Amino acid sequence: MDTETLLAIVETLLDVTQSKEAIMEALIEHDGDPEAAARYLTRKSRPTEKKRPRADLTGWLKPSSAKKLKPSISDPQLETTPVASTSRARLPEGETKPVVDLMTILKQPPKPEKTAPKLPPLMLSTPEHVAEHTPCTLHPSILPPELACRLFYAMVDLSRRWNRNKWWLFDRIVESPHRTSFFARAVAAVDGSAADQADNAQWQESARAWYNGRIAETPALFPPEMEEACTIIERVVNEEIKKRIRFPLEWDGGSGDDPAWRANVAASNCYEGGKESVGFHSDQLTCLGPYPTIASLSLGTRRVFSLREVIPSDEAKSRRARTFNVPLPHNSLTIMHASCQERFKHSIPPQPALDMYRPAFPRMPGGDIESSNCRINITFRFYRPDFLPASVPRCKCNVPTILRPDMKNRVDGKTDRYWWTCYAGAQNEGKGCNLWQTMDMKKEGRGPVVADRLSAL
Ligand SMILES: O=C(O)CCC(=O)C(=O)O
Ligand SMILES: [Fe+2]
Repeated sequence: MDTETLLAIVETLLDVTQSKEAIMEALIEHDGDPEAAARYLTRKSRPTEKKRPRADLTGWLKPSSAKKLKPSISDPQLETTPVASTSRARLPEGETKPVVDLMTILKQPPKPEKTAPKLPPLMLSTPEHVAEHTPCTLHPSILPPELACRLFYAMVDLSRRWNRNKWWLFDRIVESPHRTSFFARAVAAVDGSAADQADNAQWQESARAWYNGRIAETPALFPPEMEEACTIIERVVNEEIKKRIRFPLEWDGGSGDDPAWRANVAASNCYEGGKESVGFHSDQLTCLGPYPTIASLSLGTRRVFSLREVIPSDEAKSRRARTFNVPLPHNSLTIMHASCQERFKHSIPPQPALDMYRPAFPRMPGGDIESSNCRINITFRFYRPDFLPASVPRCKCNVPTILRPDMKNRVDGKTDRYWWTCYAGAQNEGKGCNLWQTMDMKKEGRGPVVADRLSAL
C-alpha cells in the first residue's frame, strides 16, 4: 500500500481534520499502522486529555531528543515504538517497502496555514433551501396524516424492545445514544427471482452490519403500517431519482426509465427526549453500494437534522465545511440522494429544548390523545442485488467487512475509491486484522451501473 493510500485511510478514520504532516508523523510513530495512527491522533485531539508537546525540527533530526518527549505520552504503544527515521511501516497487505521517506517531509516544512473563513451554521427550513445547499430533498408532508399517526404509534410500541447499539471504537466501548432496530421487507428479490428475502439467512447477515457487527436475530418483517408507508415512499423516491443527474456508479438494473429503487430493508431509530441523538457519520455502504439513495421518514417530535460536507483534502485550504441544520417535522421525508454518503456526514444533535408532539388522532377511536417527546425515524434502504451480503468479502478474521468511501479524495463519481475494511474489532475488543482492500467493481463482477449504459451509447 502506498503512502497516499495510508494517508487517506487515516483521514477516513478521523472525525476531525488533521494536517497531512500530523498524519504522516503519526504513521511514522506507529510503524505505518493506520488504525494505531488514527487512534493516537483521536486521543491527541480530545480536549480533556493531556496534549503531547509538539516535536520541533530538532526532534525530527535527532531521534534521541524526539525520544525524550515520550514519557509525557500516556499511550503505552508509543513507549515501545521505534524512532521515526529508522522505522519501516508495517503494511497491512504484507509489503515490505518503506512507506515514508522522512527527508521528503523535512524538505517541505509546513507552510503557514491559510484557511478559508469559517462559515456560521445555516438553518434550512424550506424544501428549496435544502435542495440548494445539500444533496437532499425535503418533503414536508408525505403520508396521509392518519397513516403517519398510526405508524408513529406502532413504532413507539415496538421501540420498547429495541436496544442501543454497542461496539468497540479503538480501545473503548461506545454506545449509541438512542435505540435502534432493523427490518427486512417480504418482497420478491429485485433481481427477478421469486425468493422471499425476509426468511433468507442473508438478511440476518445484513442486520449484523446494522448492529455494528453484533450477530443479531433474523430481522422482523415490515409491520403492516410500515409496508403501507413504504409503497408511497418508494413511488416518490423513484420519481425524484428520475429528475436527477445520475452518478456513474449508481445502480442501473431497472428497465426503461424505472430507476428500480426498491426499499427492501429499513432501519428504525427512536430518540426519546432531547438528549438522545446520533453523532456525525455517513452510512456504511456495505450492502447499499456506491452512491445510494436513502429515504428517511420522520415521525413525532420535530428534531434538527444536521449535515456537514467533508471537504476533499485538496480543497481544505480554499474552503471550509458549513453545517446545515434542517428541522424535520412529523410526517416529513428527507431523501438523501446519491453522493450524500460520499460527500456529507449527517447527525441528529442533542437538543436542549423540544416541542412536544401532539398526535392528531387518538390511538383508539374516542380515546385520549397524549403528547410525546419521542421521534421515530425510519430509513428505507435499497440493498443492491450486486452488493447482497453473500457477496461481501470477509477479512482474515473471517468476519464480513464493511464498505467505506474515500471521502477525502473524491474524484469524478466514476473512479472514486472505496475500501472493504475489517470490522471484526467492533465486537472484539477493538482487535481485528486491519484489512483495507480496494473495492473493484469490475473484478468483483458488480453492476450494472449507470456508467455501463453511458458507455454503451
Ligand atoms: O434519525 C435520523 O434522521 C438519522 C438516522 C441515521 O442517520 C441513521 O440511521 O443512519
Ligand atoms: Fe445515518
